[in-house]
Amino acid sequence: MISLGLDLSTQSLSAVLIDSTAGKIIKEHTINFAENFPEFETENGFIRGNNQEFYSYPQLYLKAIDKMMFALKDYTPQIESISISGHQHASVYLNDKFTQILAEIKSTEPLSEVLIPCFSRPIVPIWMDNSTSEECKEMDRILKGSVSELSGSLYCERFTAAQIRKFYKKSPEAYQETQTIHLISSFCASIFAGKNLSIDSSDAAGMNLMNLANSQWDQNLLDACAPNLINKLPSIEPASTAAAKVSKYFVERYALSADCDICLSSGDNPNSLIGCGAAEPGTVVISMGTSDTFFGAIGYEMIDTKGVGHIFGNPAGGYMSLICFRNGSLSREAALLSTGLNWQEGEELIANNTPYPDSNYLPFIVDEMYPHCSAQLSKEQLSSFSPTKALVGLIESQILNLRLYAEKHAKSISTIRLTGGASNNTAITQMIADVFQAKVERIEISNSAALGAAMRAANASSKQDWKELNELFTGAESQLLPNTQNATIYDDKLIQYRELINQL
Ligand SMILES: Nc1ncnc2c1ncn2[C@@H]1O[C@H](COP(=O)(O)OP(=O)(O)O)[C@@H](O)[C@H]1O
Ligand SMILES: O=C(CO)[C@@H](O)[C@H](O)COP(=O)(O)O
Repeated sequence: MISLGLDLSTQSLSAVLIDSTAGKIIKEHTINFAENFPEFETENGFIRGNNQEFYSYPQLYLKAIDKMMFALKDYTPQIESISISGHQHASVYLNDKFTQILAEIKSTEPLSEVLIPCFSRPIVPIWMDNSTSEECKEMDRILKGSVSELSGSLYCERFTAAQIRKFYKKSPEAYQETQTIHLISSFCASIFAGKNLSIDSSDAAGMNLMNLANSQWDQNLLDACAPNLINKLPSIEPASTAAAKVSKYFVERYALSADCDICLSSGDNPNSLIGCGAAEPGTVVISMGTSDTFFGAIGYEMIDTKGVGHIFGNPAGGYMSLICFRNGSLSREAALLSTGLNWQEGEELIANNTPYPDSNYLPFIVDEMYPHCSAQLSKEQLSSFSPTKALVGLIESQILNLRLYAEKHAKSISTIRLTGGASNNTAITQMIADVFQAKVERIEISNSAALGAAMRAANASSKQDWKELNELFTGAESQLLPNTQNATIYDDKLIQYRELINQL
């Protein structure tokens, strides 16, 4: 079976096309938003608004999908199933024109223009948004602190409930006019199907609106958020659902087969769990994309996450736990920029200076969630550091921070799967192995979210089982072992780093 996984992430849209019968990755393609669509004037795919607001545009995503499908035209007639991965928590707000326009659209017209009248909110608030602390406090007061038992996470600024409540408070008329609120993942799947599709339960868990125990909307959580919300949200279904055939528009415009299945979409982290071959408890994943995340499958027992992290659904069944760090690749890029090096030279500098010979520092250029604190380091300060202090010091401090919080989640970490853009850097990969004193494995490609989406499409459409898909696609392509001579150095560094955190 030929399946397509698309990953709409913070900075880009990526495609991974797999042949799950032959066990081959046929094609990979990435479209970077800032480079390809300068007309939206984004910084790395997003816009920085006032007071910690971060957002993007639905039209940008639609343009990227159009460009991607034309880029894949040599392959489209063979594609039998499609699933999409979206950066988690981001929401799209649609009025009552959406379904009709989608059903009537002509294949000569670009979606990004025809759908403009459908958006009741012209922006998509994204996971980087940190502007909704007030809304989180309000909802928490209403629910008297029971949100994490119900939804699997404490109220979080970036989660969809806080974003919806803010929209309802600031723009009540536009909220009332909104007929459907999608996640970015379910919005994209609906576009391919030509009609509204459900939200999958693994991604819905990142909204603070779903009851984790029964995977359905929870009326108490909805009531705490905004009025009449139940009528605006699509239903929730399991991730493994082949939900519809592709729309006529996609058949005519991009030559997809009319028989191609559109499978429910999910979030980038649940998809990455699948794409990294970590759907069974045991192996943990570190993803170094725009955000850094640490996650792993936790079976079927919901663990009380009070104050520690989040529980999302595992698309292969059961749950996954996750912690997310706001200072990820963009902070590493800022450090690299201050040195004047490129990544190849930077990699050499890291390899030659691991362990970093000096004291670590708090590596937070933007406000951080773990620990919950404001930015501790400016780009000007970074520029005054030596290249080694700026780049190696920052990345090593980030990894110590990861270990500090990861150890609260996972008792013993012996194998880590590393993914995301920075996993292309072998010196960073080795540093992770040394700091954690664990084996670090990488799979064939660094975009595990798109691969996971393709594997989910194959599973939902043909019922090909996970064990077989894992054997075909998620074997370790490289394994880096920890340098055991660095074990005590990093144990000592962790003690010193914890002191810094305690002083915050
Ligand atoms: N060799 C490298 N070393 C370190 N970081 C890298 C390297 N190559 C790419 N990156 C980082 O990867 C990031 C993009 O990762 P990606 O997983 O595609 O992000 P996202 O999925 O969040 O859009 C870029 O911001 C870039 O800094
Ligand atoms: O907010 C979270 C997870 O809770 C982020 O991990 C987003 O899902 C964005 O992912 P990337 O674009 O960094 O991969």
